[in-house]
Amino acid sequence: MGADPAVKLGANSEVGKLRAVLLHRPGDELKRLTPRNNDQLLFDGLPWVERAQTEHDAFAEVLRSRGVEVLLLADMLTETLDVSGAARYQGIAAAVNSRRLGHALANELSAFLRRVPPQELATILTAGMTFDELPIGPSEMSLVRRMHHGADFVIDPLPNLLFTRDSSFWIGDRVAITSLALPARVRETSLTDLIYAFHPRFLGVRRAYESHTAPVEGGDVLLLAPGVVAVGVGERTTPAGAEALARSLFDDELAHAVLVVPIAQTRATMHLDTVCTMVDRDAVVMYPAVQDTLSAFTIRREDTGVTIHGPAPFLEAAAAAMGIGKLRVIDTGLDNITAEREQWDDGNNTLALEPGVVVAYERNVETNARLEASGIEVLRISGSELGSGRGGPRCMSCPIIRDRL
Ligand SMILES: NC(=O)NCCC[C@H](N)C(=O)O
Repeated sequence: MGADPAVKLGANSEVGKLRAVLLHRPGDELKRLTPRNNDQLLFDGLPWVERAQTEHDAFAEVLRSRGVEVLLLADMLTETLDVSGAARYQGIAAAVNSRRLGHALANELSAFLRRVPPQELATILTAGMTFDELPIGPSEMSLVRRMHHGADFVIDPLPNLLFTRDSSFWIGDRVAITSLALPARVRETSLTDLIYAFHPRFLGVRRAYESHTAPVEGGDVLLLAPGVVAVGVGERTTPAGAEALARSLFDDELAHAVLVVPIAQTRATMHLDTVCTMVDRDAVVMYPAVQDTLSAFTIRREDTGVTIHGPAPFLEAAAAAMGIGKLRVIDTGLDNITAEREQWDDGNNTLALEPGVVVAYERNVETNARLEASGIEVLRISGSELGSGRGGPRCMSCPIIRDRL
């Protein structure tokens, strides 16, 4: 894994030239989804896994073809577990729930997992394990084992690892391990934490938002400009999370202005990046239904202390904080029904590779056409299966290195 030491890890914008990114190729964890558990596991259907992998490979290839180094989470996790006994110990401890399993089975499972080779352990930590898959051992006669159905999970799968955006994000030269809101996703950060703590690629990297005091998810965090961050507050990130993040970014001098943006607490708008992403230094693509109603509180770090202003219209507050005359909205000009359909299919969830160049799902024909009419280059990928988890190119990527603006 040859890192160029001259290239600085981190990012200070949404659009600086992308050099390295963390993706997760969908794996066996998606094969755990059934019609009984998909709602709880935050998928709207059951993806055809092989096709999702093909679509994801094509996504990764588009990035590579534009000079982006693609790091895959499963490889990074395997390498981490290989080099560090402490990482193995911590990963296992986070996955084995003695409250659910009882001490005897939990101890037996932990002992088993400590003997499993790194790659297999990485698969178990991501795809989970069922009672049927437990090795033969003394617990076979235990009440816990006998009373569970063989298909019940001993370790829950993490199908939403696909959305690497949410479990960590970089700001300045630091990485923030987030604090995920919903039970189906909480354990994801135990894996990103391990990778950033123990993988040789990230030795010495400092952390942002270390307290993890309240829920903050990466899909809610937009780096509008150097020192200016927008944080969505809705179904996932809470007001307390936004406030704690703002204070922490100020203390670490990673930001001087944080815009806190209320968004509807619905599945369709679970994160700020489902309704708005940046496509150029001074331009966003935005769901038309919220264009005129989105507002923001602006928290500023001043010499005299922290001040809170607003709420004010989001676009005005953002332009003021960014120090530009106007934040352009690419006018998708869509009728309500098309706009709603394309928002649901992540039409507004683009990943910028550099100013004016984005990756987008091909199915959002109208939104993409309007982006191109406004001079944005759109690299289309297919997302028929990937999209069933409700996330687009931005959700499925965690930029690790962007050229600084
Ligand atoms: N940033 C994003 O909007 N990520 C998409 C997350 C989708 C996932 N199924 C979830 O509900 O958390």
